[in-house]
Amino acid sequence: MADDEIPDLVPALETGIVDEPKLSSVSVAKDEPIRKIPVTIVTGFLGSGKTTLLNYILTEKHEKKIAVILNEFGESSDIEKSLSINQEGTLYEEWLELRNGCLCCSVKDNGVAAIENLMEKRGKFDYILLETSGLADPGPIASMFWLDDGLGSDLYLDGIVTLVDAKHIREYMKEKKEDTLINEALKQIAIADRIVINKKDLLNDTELQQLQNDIRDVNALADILQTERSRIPLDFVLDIQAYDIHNADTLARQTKKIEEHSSVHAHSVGHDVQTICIHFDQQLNTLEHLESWIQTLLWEKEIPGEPEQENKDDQSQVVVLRLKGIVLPPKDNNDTSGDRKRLIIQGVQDLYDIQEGFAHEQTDINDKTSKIVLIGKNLDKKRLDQSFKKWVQVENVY
Ligand SMILES: Nc1nc2c(ncn2[C@@H]2O[C@H](COP(=O)(O)OP(=O)(O)OP(=O)(O)O)[C@@H](O)[C@H]2O)c(=O)[nH]1
Repeated sequence: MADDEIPDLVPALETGIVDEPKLSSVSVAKDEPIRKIPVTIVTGFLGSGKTTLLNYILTEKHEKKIAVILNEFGESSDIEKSLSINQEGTLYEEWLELRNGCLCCSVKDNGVAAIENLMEKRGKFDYILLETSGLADPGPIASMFWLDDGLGSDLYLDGIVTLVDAKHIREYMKEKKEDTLINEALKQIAIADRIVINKKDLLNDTELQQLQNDIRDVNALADILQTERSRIPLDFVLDIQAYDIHNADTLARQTKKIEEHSSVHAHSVGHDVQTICIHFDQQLNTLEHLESWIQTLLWEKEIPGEPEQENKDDQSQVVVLRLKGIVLPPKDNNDTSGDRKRLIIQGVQDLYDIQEGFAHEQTDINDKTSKIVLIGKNLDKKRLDQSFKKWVQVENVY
């Protein structure tokens, strides 16, 4: 579809209801809610078991229609990508036509449009799993789908699943590279919402537990599963809802996990990529200070309010790969929506979003602690606490 043929569906999608569909080939009944398709990004360093996982999902019998996009570089034309679809247990294959061989690079131009075009032809999928190449940084592709959702796409980013090879991941994590501040293996772990420690048959129980602790030091938010031959329950990769901005419950549960972890295992493992959590109990005076603190951290790559260092070298640069937060909103005297209202912060690389969300049944609404979780490099908890206290003007940051 040429750009000038793309219909203006944005206002309709914002409300989730199509009043008057403007695209003749999309038949959406009046008042039928638009069903958006979750995209899970499956990443993992070379040989971690991504293909084994995706083949397993493709051949399992289940009721959903799952499309799997494999990022293979084979003999076939580089401008086509194989897309395998498991529809209620039957497997068929399609081709995605891309201008650029690698889906990770071409998503920005036409990857999303190619998937949407295919769905017009083949009917909608229930889920899309998208494999990135073993050496890829999943950040840009995740940002792309996240951004695209905001622009009214049919697709939305559901979450990122990272597989690691139990036997080799430790050496990949330690690898120093000249051209990048954080190596890809660490980036893939840091940005993950779910982590699969695969090939568990190659380690003993103690080694596995140690590895899991080391991985948790990098990313204390993600759910972790140990597997053999990538055999995971399907719901570990589908319906993750990691970027669901209105769901305060998942975040509340995840931040609890961080506290549990740091109490038993708080040391860092020699690569400076880790998770830290800033807590405070006071209600914000204004949102502006919080926003400018986040922006300075993400965009200027420095700790807000600290004097600029002379001869600052790249190695000391602050890098945030993932940001999540659950914060009590500033007091609004006209607001009658009660105790369940929270501000939910989501960020990936230099994109972030703050929106109002609600805590549902599972969340303890008496817990008034606000939490901001940062995953990245050179995040000094003490300095960040100090900076936050001064800049955002809250007392008792811990
Ligand atoms: N021992 C052992 N081997 C496994 C396991 N899972 C997968 N393998 C093997 O590991 C190798 C790599 O698995 P793949 O699924 O191709 O890994 P990948 O992540 O797709 O690899 P790349 O395409 O190179 O990025 C294959 O030979 C698999 O048979 C496991 O749990 N244990």
